[in-house]
Amino acid sequence: MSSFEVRGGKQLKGEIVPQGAKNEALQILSAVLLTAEPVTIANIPDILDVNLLIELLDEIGVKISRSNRHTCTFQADQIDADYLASDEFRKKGGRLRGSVMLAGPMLARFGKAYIPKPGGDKIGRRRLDTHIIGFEKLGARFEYDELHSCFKLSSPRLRGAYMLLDEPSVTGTANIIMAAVLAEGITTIYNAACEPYVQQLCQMLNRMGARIRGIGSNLLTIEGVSKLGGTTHRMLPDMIEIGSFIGLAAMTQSEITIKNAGVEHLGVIPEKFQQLGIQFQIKGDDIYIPSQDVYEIQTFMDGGILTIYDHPWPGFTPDLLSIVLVVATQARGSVLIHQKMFESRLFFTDKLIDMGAQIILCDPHRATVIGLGRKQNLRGITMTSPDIRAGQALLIAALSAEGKSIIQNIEQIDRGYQYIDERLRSLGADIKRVVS
Ligand SMILES: CC(=O)N[C@H]1[C@@H](OP(=O)(O)OP(=O)(O)OC[C@H]2O[C@@H](n3ccc(=O)[nH]c3=O)[C@H](O)[C@@H]2O)O[C@H](CO)[C@@H](O)[C@@H]1O
Ligand SMILES: C=C(OP(=O)(O)O)C(=O)O
Repeated sequence: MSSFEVRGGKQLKGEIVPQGAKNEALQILSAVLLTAEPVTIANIPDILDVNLLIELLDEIGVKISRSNRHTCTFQADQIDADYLASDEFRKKGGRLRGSVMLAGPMLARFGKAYIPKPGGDKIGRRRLDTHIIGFEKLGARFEYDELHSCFKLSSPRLRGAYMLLDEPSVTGTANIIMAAVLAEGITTIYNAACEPYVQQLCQMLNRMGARIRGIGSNLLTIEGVSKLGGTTHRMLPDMIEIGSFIGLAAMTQSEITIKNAGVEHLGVIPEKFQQLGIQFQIKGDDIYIPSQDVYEIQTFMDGGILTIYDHPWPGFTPDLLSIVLVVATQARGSVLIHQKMFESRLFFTDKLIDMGAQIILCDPHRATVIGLGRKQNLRGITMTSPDIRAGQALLIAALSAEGKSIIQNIEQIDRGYQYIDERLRSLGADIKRVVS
């Protein structure tokens, strides 16, 4: 298990370019299975989860030519659909959440699919009901193989249907869309997730010949077609990385410019950091964050304590709440962080408390942060990264803290943040990767 050794308390300075979006990449890469023609994808993040999905595509038989670390052409013209029933797929696919999205395209094109117990962050219950019920509505049969903890799906021909999702699951919506584009007739998905990731997927599918309407809304209408063709696609900048860098700049009193941030796709993310009192300027498509000694958390209009909570898009993404929480520890003022979707994502606050932060963990979903307002620094400690975003939040805490911190289990951070140590060093951070 590798670790980061961080000597904190240094101001950082410079420019940073966000990577391509991890959660978009997992959808887009799955979609290459929908056509036998070449699909070229640019701005692919070079991170563990994405590389693992590319490996899986390779093992399913997709031809992959990589012109550089971030651009690949995929051609799914000779697929081994039975690979998904193998132990190897179950083992590898079970290491990342994104592998569930191979099911929609496989079902649509080859009439069968297998979903192993998915991996990804252990941040609470993460059920797959929305995916499975959606496939069933399209006419697929499913059985659960208890021995291998695996869903088996089959359907000789999918047929369009109306469905009202029980929740706007992000990967669930993507999976159903990918199945419906090749189904016979019209599919209507109400209460669909509408994250930029899903919008990007729909736009790419339409360029491949799909007929999807309502993109960006929670009501999608998909007219099935018999075949899709090749295309090119470029991934958006990763909005979770962008939020993480805004938080990093504020916590470490650093002057940082986030280049090419895809500002029009960030939804309420910039406003949430502004509510913490962080100042920044949008310059073209860049975000300039000046060095700030103090930032003061706003109150609600009636003077009440601010609450920041997650909500399906266009609400605030749950993936940035850990970052918001850590940034609040050095703000002036108080905030209630309410993580509604996941029940195990706030437990990392005990590490921040050990570092000297003032936090009351009210219950698994809510934490009150009483900002230190820089009256005292956090102290460096040894800690373990429990999940991808808490790991990044702890890294930000360590970079702002006095003394040395060791962050263990950094594979969690590497799942989603590309060359993060190298990129932070180029901003002046004192961070070392210790491989063991
Ligand atoms: C690979 C990928 O893209 N992962 C993202 C995706 O995961 P994923 O697609 O797995 O997450 P889902 O959208 O299915 O739901 C996440 C959790 O929130 C709950 N839920 C969801 C919607 C809702 O209205 N109410 C509710 O409580 C679900 O029951 C589930 O426990 O979306 C999550 C929610 O944005 C993000 O944290 C993950 O980073
Ligand atoms: C929870 C996340 O990822 P995954 O769904 O892949 O576990 C995340 O990206 O914050």
